[in-house]
Amino acid sequence: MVQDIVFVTGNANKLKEVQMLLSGSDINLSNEPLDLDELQDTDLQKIAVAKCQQAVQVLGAGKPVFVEDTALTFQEFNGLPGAYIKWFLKSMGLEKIVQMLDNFPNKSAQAITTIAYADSEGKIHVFEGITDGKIVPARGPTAFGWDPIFEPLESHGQTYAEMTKEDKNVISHRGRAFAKFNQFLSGN
Ligand SMILES: O=P(O)(O)OP(=O)(O)OP(=O)(O)OC[C@H]1O[C@@H](n2cnc3c(O)ncnc32)[C@H](O)[C@@H]1O
Ligand SMILES: [Mg+2]
Repeated sequence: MVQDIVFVTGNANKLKEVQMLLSGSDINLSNEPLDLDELQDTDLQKIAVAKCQQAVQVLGAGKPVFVEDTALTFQEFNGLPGAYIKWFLKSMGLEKIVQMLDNFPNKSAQAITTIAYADSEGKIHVFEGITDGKIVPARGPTAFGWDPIFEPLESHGQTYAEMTKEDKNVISHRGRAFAKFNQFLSGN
């Protein structure tokens, strides 16, 4: 059965990837481009759940809706910038983010997408996808966020920005989170 589900995001690049990731499923996806408040926290699930609760409040209860929050965590910094990567990116740019790690040999990072989905009864379900990689000097087009400085371990030396969207989706944090979400929805 086809399910109508709303994805609340103001990020067009995200939306494009999510549309691709859900294209084979029985979901009739629509987008509400609201810029929701984001809780200041290092707990990624808490952030996603609060964002989802806010989306339900704005759109009204009873409509299945989901949000996702994406973080970039540096192992050397015990998880930071994490969800704050958005503001680092806006204020400093990619080059300085890479330079933050100049004095540290440990460049390990994780890209993490946390989806929070409110079903028609208002129950919230959370799904997470993680991709391990490292931070490198920018390579590839700067079309989407920090894609040029994240090199996943499984990519044979390419940054996300150097990969096609199709290839990125196979190994990405977002791809993994949405694979779980898809499986959940198809079982419902
Ligand atoms: O409306 P929402 O969905 O919250 O969209 P947003 O742009 O605010 O997104 P986040 O709060 O999840 O912040 C994540 C930051 O990381 C960036 N980002 C998210 N996913 C990414 C990906 O797969 N590759 C590179 N950058 C990404 C994004 O542009 C933001 O700067
Ligand atoms: Mg946001």
